[in-house]
Amino acid sequence: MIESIVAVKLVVRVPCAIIEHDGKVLAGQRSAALSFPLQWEFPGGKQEENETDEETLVREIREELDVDIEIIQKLPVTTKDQGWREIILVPFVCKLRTFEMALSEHEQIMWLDPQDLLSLNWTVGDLDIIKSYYTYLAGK
Ligand SMILES: Nc1nc2c([nH]c(=O)n2[C@@H]2O[C@H](COP(=O)(O)OP(=O)(O)OP(=O)(O)O)[C@@H](O)[C@H]2O)c(=O)[nH]1
Repeated sequence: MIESIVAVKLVVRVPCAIIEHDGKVLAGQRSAALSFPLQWEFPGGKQEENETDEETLVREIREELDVDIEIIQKLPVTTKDQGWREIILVPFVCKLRTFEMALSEHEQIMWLDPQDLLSLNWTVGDLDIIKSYYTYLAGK
């Protein structure tokens, strides 16, 4: 008899936004009530069926921050294994098209100088994103 174990893993695609404004970058602190409570992330969220990465991102940023963004540049995708699921983070450098923010999910936001980003306690996948962002800035 041939026995086999088939591991099924959920794969979640999460576009997220590195929003630049006046030389600063926006970081969002996750709510105390969510997974990875009070850790910092680039706003964004899970892709829904039939959405492009860009459509997901524009929708999520409207939902979470009530602003419109313009997407400037896609950065390299990074993958995080959370055991029972794999998170595919798809980062985009963006700028604001509207400026009045209203938070609906985050505990708080902060605008940081790019060189200060690593002072926060980021969710695990975001350190790769910050590294890619520094490479992007160095090549500008
Ligand atoms: N938006 C966003 N999510 C991130 C980042 N880094 C990272 O690991 N994630 C993970 O990707 C998932 C995005 O889910 P979400 O923002 O749509 O919703 P959620 O917290 O309710 O999800 P969850 O409860 O399933 O973890 C979360 O598990 C989050 O921890 C990031 O920079 N931005």
